[in-house]
Amino acid sequence: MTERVLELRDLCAGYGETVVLEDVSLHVDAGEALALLGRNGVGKTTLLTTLLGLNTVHGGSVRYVGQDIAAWPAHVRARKGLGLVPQEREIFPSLTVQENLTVAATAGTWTLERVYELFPRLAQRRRNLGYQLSGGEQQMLAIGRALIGNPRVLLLDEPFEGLAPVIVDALVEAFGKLREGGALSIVLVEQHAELALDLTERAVVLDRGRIVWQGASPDLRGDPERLASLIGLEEVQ
Ligand SMILES: Nc1ncnc2c1ncn2[C@@H]1O[C@H](COP(=O)(O)OP(=O)(O)OP(=O)(O)O)[C@@H](O)[C@H]1O
Repeated sequence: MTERVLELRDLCAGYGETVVLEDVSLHVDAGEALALLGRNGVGKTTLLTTLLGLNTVHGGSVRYVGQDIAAWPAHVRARKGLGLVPQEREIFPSLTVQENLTVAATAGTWTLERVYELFPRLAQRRRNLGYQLSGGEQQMLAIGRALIGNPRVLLLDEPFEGLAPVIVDALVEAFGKLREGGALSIVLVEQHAELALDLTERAVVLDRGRIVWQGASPDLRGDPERLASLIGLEEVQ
């Protein structure tokens, strides 16, 4: 039977008294990739940071590998396998590529060598400081840093944003390799809806903090009108 890695039931959450997410129910299975779509400001990042324990939960539950994690602080969630690649990348500018990776390393199948194998560009730039990297290299480093923490679930917040097409292609290739083992689950927040749908099995669309569509990614990919009405024409690539 497929293992349910994440399960959200009727989750209401936000910032202090401000409620952003309302009655969000979704799940992610082992090895599955889920696209989290929606217009700007609908609560996608808030959903990821709520999974990491950084926001106020007003109701509902989050289960991770079968356990209710409400009482788990953020560092425990990270240690237990919830790995975020933040939208701002947040790499250490004054540390080298290699230092950025080693500070995040934990025992597991993801090692420095494996990260360098996934992103040969990082191996070439291992002695460069964080601030010396291009946007694409920074994104590779942000992903590598999350992977070397050996996550069970990788939460990617708009990883392709602002990158040149050639870099997007390299990241898409890496995304495919990440999925080969079948062990890692992925939640992909992305403005490029069609690309996200191509890379995932299932999708959830949020609007003003609520789920307005949920189903198989190919179904939404094959229905441009529905996609446009859910996400907005300007975001459809
Ligand atoms: N730290 C915060 N304190 C209060 N409100 C916040 C905070 N961060 C975000 N919000 C609000 O929460 C709502 C959802 O924002 P969120 O960043 O989750 O949306 P998003 O779908 O990820 O958008 P984007 O695509 O622009 O990143 C917005 O109304 C935003 O203004």
